[in-house]
Amino acid sequence: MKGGTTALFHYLNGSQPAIHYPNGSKSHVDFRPRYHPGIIGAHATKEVNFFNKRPSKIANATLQQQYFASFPGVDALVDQPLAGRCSYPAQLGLSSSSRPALVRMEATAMYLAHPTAAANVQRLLPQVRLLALLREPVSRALSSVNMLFQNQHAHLEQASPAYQQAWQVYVITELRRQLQVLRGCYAKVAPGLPVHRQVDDCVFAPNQTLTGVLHVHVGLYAVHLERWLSHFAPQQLLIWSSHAFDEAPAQHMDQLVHWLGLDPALTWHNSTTFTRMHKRSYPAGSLPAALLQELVAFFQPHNERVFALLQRHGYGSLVQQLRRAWPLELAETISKLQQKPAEHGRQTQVQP
Ligand SMILES: Nc1ncnc2c1ncn2[C@@H]1O[C@H](COP(=O)(O)OS(=O)(=O)O)[C@@H](OP(=O)(O)O)[C@H]1O
Repeated sequence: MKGGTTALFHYLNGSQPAIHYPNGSKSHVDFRPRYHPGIIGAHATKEVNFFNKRPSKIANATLQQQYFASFPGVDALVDQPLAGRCSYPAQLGLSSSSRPALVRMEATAMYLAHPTAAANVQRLLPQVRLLALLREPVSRALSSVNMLFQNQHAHLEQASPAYQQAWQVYVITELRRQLQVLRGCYAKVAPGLPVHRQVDDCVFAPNQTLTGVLHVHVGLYAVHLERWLSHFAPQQLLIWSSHAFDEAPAQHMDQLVHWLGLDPALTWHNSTTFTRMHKRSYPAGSLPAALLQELVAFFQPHNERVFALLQRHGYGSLVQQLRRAWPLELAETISKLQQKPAEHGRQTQVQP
C-alpha cells in the first residue's frame, strides 16, 4: 500500500474499455495493450478486496468461483483458472491456436498487512505467485496519512494556510497516536508465539482495528513478510524495492514476465510510458523535525528486522538494494516535506 501498486497494475493491464464476454460478464478489451498478453488484471478495479475478509465456511470451490468472477473472460467451470487456462483467448489478445497460459492478477493494497489474508489466499490458491513492493517506511507512512487527509479535506484549497495548518495538526496527531498504539503492541511481545501472531492479535484486539493503525503498521514489513512466508515458499514471493521499480520499471516488468514463466517474445515493450500514478502533492515546510526524527527512530529497528528476515530467506541482493534505496527515499521525502517552498529541491543530508 502506497508503494506504487496502482502504477504496476496499470503498466501491466494497459487501458481498457468495457466489452461483453460469452459467459455474460462485462469486461475489457485493450486500446493500449497489456504489457504481456498472458497477464490480465481484475475487472473494473485493481483491488478485488476478497482475501481481506473474515475466513468463511463456504466451500472452497464456491469461493474460488466467486473470486474468479472478478476477472475477465472467466467461466470457472470450463476455464480452469487455477491451471492458468483461458476459454476466450482471442478476446484477451492471446493466440487461440493452443490453450495459452493466462495469469490473472489483482493488486489489493490491504492484503500485505492483513492478519488473515495470507491464510485465506493459501486456502484457495496454494500455487499463487505473490509480489510485494516495499517503500521506505517513513515515506510510505507520510504518503498514507497524506492520502487520508486529502480525502477528508477535499473542501480546503491546498495552497491555503488553513490547509497547511490542518495538515500539520492531523499528521502529528494521527501518526503520534498510531506510533503509541504500536509501541504498546511491540512492548507486549514475549518469547514463544511468532512475533507476527502476537502483533496481529494486538492490532486486531476488540478496541483496535487494522485501519486505526494502518499508516504506521503497513511499513512494519518484518511482521507482514514473516506472516506471508509462514504460508508460502520464498519461490512464490517476489519482493521489489519500490524505489528500484520506479527507477527501472521496464527491467522489473521483464523480470516479472520471466518469473511467471511467460514467453518474453510476446512482451509489448511500447505499451506504456511508465509515468507515475496516484502521485500526490505535500505541503512544503509542514513536517516538524521532531516528528520526523520520531518516525525515523521508530522504524529503524524494524527495518533491521526485515533486512535480517529477508537475508534468512534468500533475498540477500534485495537487502543490499533496500539498504541503498531507503536512505535516498528518506532524503527525497525530507526534501519534499521539511523545507520551505523557496528551499525546495536543494540537496538534504540525512542519517540513514
Ligand atoms: N512507478 C512507481 N514506482 C514507485 N512509486 C510510485 C510509482 N508511481 C507512483 N508511485 C507513488 O506511489 C504512491 C501511490 O502508491 P499506490 O498506488 O500503491 O497507492 S495505493 O495503495 O493504491 O493507495 C504515490 O506516492 P505519494 O505521491 O508519495 O503519495 C505515488 O507517487
